[in-house]
Amino acid sequence: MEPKRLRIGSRESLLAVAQTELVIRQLKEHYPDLSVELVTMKTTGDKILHKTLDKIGGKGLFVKELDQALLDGRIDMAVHSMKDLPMEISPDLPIAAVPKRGDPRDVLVLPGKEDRENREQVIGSSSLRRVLQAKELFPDAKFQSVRGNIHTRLNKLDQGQYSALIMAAAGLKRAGLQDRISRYLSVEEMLPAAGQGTLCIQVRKDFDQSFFSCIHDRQTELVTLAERSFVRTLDGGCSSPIAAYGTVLGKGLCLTGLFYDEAEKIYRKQSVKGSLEDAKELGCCLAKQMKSES
Ligand SMILES: NCc1[nH]cc(CCC(=O)O)c1CC(=O)O
Repeated sequence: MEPKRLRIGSRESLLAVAQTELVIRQLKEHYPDLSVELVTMKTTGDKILHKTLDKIGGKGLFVKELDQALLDGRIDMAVHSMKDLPMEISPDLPIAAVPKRGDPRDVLVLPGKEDRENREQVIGSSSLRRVLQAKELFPDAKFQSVRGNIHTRLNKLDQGQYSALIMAAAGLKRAGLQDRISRYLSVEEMLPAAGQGTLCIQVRKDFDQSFFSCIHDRQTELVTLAERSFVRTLDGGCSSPIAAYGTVLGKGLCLTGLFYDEAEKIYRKQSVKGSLEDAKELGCCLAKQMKSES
């Protein structure tokens, strides 16, 4: 039976709400009579802003409060950035749908008013994955952590605390800030985080998931599965930089994985091709192969 009314949970940041509204618009195209209530909340990751994410530790910093709201029945579904979802997902809170992926790339954002003072280059990013790869692209730059939601980070940039930021293209575009993108970094230059640019819908296990088949994209689901199984197989904790990016070629899947070899102090990057239907095994095999060679 189709629900007539849905309570939809989201983080309260402007980006999260914009992403949730995108999903709501897609759902309403298929269910014009659907009525929705948006329920926003702060997550642990939104509350603790003075530490970098790897120092706060724990998994699912941006989803825990929404998980609880789902379990308590305060919301019927939650919209998340796939990138923020922990690798292990409770069978009680399955992913009901994965809409078609948006832009997976990272981008460089420069201050609104270019100041001409000849200062040293300080690039802001809290992601070791980004810093590690950006060091090769910008060998003379220094890197500094930056936390907070998109608008907070852009304010810090415009106030002169950084000479550039590295951010996700999808986030800027969905927040209506695509004008701020100064330069796209190709996926070859900067391998994205697993699931970057992809959203997902989480429900309680008693929810009829076929309700969401109208906004589900099977290819994105399989690519996500490959990327996340690569990360899960290698994962020694979220603080170590890992990246994975898959693309579909016909019935095939090309997956590139990257991880940081702590002992050698270098990162390793490798690609495999396989069948799209073997997405999960492909991610797992690539991870094992790279680990055994390191
Ligand atoms: N880490 C926070 C986060 N989680 C999802 C996005 C953007 C949207 C996406 O990548 O899917 C962002 C912002 C960013 O990394 O700049």
